Amino acid sequence: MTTSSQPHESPRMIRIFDTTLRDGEQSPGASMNLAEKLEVASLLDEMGVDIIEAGFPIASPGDFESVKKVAETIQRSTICGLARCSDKDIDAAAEAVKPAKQGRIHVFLATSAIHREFKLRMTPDEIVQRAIAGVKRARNLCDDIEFSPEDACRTEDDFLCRVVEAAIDAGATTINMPDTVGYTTPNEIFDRFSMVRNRVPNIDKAILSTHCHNDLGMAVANSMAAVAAGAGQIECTINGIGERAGNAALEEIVMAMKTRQDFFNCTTAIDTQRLVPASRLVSKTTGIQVQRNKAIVGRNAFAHESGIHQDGMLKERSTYEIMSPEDVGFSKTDLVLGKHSGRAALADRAKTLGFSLSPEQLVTVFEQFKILADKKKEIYDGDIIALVQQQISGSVEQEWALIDYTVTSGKNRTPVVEVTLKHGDDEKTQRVEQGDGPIDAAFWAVEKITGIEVVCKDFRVRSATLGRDAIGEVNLEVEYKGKTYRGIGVSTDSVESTILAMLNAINRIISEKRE
Ligand SMILES: CC(=O)SCCNC(=O)CCNC(=O)[C@H](O)C(C)(C)COP(=O)(O)OP(=O)(O)OC[C@H]1O[C@@H](n2cnc3c(N)ncnc32)[C@H](O)[C@@H]1OP(=O)(O)O
Ligand SMILES: CC(C)C(=O)C(=O)O
Repeated sequence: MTTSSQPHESPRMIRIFDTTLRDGEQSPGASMNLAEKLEVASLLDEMGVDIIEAGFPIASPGDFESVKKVAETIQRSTICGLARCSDKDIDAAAEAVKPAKQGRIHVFLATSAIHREFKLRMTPDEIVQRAIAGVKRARNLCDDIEFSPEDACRTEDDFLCRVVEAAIDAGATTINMPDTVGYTTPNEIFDRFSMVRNRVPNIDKAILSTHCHNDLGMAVANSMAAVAAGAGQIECTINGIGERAGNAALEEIVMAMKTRQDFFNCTTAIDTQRLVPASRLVSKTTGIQVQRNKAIVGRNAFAHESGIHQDGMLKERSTYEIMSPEDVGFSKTDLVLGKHSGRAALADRAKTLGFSLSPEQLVTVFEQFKILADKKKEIYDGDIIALVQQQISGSVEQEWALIDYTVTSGKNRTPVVEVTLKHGDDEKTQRVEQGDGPIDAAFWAVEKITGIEVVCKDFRVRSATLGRDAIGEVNLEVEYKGKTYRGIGVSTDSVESTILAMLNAINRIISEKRE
């Protein structure tokens, strides 16, 4: 397989035929009402889609109405309606697209042996006659006719060429060769399109189109291979929704051509900054969620969590990004802080949040960050603020440090806390205390071990971020010999936050005494 054009030629314009409102709507549960279809159609029109397949008018009165309404409303894109090779389908499609500035009827008839024999129960000759009759009828009602030999990618070469030639002679202006069941491969579809281009004598009178399904996850790759073999139109849907495993995803197709223009030498009229808004609108409208790691529009498509990647990104974005998030409609790259992140990303986030950490502070905050990251899936800005604030306010000598603690508590039990602290470099002291609650017991244990008894003047716990695994930040004020001292502690466990806040205040008292 080679690319469709030589690099020195100017890029070939590929038509984008969006079938979100027709094949996309065939995804179970994805039905859209008239208002929703109009909203999606308007966005597709604004984003530069060349042809909008708005529905299958014979399918229901509602489908007819929505194709008609889209045809009346949309001014720029061509509006297309689908029809079987039957008079009533074609007449309904013609009627529905009539109000459009540019209308198209899309007539289809299956050509593969399996479909001919078992579904349509027609001979090859009957298929050819039916296709000719259908295209002719449609062409008498509309100038722009697309014909699809359904299941083209499983159709015998000779018969496919025969049907395509007959459909063009009958008046088809676009020939779409669908991979209806997502069975083909990139090399195979390239060969099939090349074969049809080489063998069908009147092929230059029609635009070749590709319509790939994603049953084997190759819909986009197959579409691009068809383009490389000369297809001038791609049929696709927003977020790749569609029958079964879906269709080729519009956003992936468009960005493949934009990002690898050097390879494909093709371009489209799509305003790529509307890709994310379109993805969100279709997801909201159909209720089909976009997977996080979905190419181009997924939440993780421009998110980096690994320290090595984040460091590379901060030094030079192109190390790990082949497209810019702004180009597809995201506001920015997301450097997600988590257990795989490194110091570079942490320092960068702290700076964005207004903290300039010294190298020593960064070492300590990073240590605590890694401990927290082992406990929490994702670290939010609120967590970073709490960790940094604890470090800044806790930058007193660590006379007493927490080694371990356990809490026993229950509805009808007196809470008991066992605390183990380290004094200086090696001395470890343990104490078991009871209290009115675990926090009270922790206060007692710390006071007894350190020998510093304080009066608690203010005690506040707040959640630094949202979510059940949010870290709790304890801020307290204690009085010791007539003076007030502050302490701060953060942890996902509020008893630990309390002990840390107590130790922070007590270490201040000791350091002031020493001075
Ligand atoms: C590959 C694709 O995505 S094709 C589009 C698929 N989309 C849909 O089917 C959604 C909308 N469909 C519908 O609402 C209904 O199927 C309708 C209204 C079109 C037809 O409903 P019914 O008349 O009850 O037929 P039903 O759906 O049971 O069967 C389809 C009939 O169309 C025939 N048929 C299928 N494709 C074609 C075709 N391209 N040209 C002519 N006839 C066809 C079948 O052979 C079958 O005919 P039979 O009833 O004589 O055996
Ligand atoms: C109607 C045709 C184009 C289709 O949807 C298919 O073959 O998948």
